[in-house]
Amino acid sequence: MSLLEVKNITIKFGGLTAVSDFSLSLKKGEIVGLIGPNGAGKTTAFNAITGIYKPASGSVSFNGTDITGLLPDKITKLGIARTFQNIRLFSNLSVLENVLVAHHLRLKSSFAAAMLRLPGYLRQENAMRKEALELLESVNLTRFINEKAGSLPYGQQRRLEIARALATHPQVLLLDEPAAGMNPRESHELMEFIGEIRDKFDLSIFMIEHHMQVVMGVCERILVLDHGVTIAEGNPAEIQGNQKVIEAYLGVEMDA
Ligand SMILES: Nc1ncnc2c1ncn2[C@@H]1O[C@H](COP(=O)(O)OP(=O)(O)OP(=O)(O)O)[C@@H](O)[C@H]1O
Repeated sequence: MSLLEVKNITIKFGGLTAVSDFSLSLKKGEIVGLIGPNGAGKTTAFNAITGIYKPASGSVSFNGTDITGLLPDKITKLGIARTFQNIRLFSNLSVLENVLVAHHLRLKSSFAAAMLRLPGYLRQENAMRKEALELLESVNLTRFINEKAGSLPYGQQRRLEIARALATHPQVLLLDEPAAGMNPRESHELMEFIGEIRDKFDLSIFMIEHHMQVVMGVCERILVLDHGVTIAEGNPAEIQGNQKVIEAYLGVEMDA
């Protein structure tokens, strides 16, 4: 059974149909890629899955439950986490604090209990700190925990953003262009990292990526959007040899 099932969603902005009749079936443990030229509708599809936009038609279900149109924080709590195209870290907070912020999403204490620092709240806070430290260790960021997030090398900032998403305990992780701006060494490390976290955290991953080496290297299946329409779906070899895909990318640098 698929974990995340997107059925025929269409998203419109006024007269523009940004995504038309988009479907996806993501199974447990799969890594699926979403590619397409600039403006094809990839981020819009992500935004509909994560509750930022409500589709004009179609549905999104997760673990068999209809989640279409739920608010983003509700969707995150159910188990779908994401990263963004532009890194969204609190650059003046430390690496550890950035992860703790995400953990606080799951704190059950009231505001009053937090203000009064009641024992129940302190217990939860200590447990979260321990968990955050373990998470940072498992993604190899321990040596940076006290550094300001904004001072990390670019590749490590991306890794931290992913760690922060993992702190919400997702079953599905959506990555929006994780290799953007990375140098060749960083993108190679990212490829290994994505496979590692899938195994370590028992994840299913759906990722948008322009960097073809990364997409072809880590994704088992790839969907291709062009002008909001899915023009192809297949394994990396099938996508690379697909005539419609080659035409959609004509004049576009595929190996960004
Ligand atoms: N909030 C919005 N309001 C109006 N139009 C939008 C909005 N968001 C996206 N669009 C339009 O929808 C289309 C799809 O945009 P989207 O950002 O989803 O493409 P993309 O495939 O993610 O592109 P890129 O690879 O450049 O990030 C584009 O024509 C874009 O201008």
